[in-house]
Amino acid sequence: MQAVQVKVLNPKITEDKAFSLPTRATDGSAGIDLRACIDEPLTIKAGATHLIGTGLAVYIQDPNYAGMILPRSGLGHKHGIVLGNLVGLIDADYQGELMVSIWNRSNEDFILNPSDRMAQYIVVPVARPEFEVVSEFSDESVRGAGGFGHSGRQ
Ligand SMILES: O=c1ccn([C@H]2C[C@H](O)[C@@H](COP(=O)(O)OP(=O)(O)OP(=O)(O)O)O2)c(=O)[nH]1
Ligand SMILES: [Mg+2]
Repeated sequence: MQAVQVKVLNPKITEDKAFSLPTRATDGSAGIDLRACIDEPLTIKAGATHLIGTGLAVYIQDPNYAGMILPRSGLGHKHGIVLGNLVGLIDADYQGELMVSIWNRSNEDFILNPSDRMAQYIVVPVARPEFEVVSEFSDESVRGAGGFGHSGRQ
């Protein structure tokens, strides 16, 4: 896969040692952590959602890949800090600032500090098949139109 181009939009990221370009916490980490590019601590009130910039533009370019923004499990499980859009899908042709919709789904206020690692980003392959309109599918699958728990719970 070709390199993903990253543009630093906010010089704070390279000038302020509290910040750094996104990194993987360990060599085996799938995600790179996205830092909150804010100047002051932000109180995210219980139930509130804020769109937070990363100060970065990430250009994938190859349309066979896309980016995804996902919550960090510790923030999500322990503090109720998840994404207002639940999952962020980043198009390969997107060249704007990578933004993170932070939703405080808990019943307690949460303070987001400058450079906090607020979410994580992965790049995934995307199959882009043509879509062929048909009157009947080529075969009848076992599942058919079953969904939403049709196979039961146990
Ligand atoms: O968490 C997110 C989700 C999206 N985006 C940016 C990148 C993405 O490529 C673009 C469009 O996202 P999406 O397709 O989900 O938004 P939309 O509501 O469909 O807007 P559009 O009409 O611009 O596609 O917004 C982010 O920066 N962060
Ligand atoms: Mg869209």
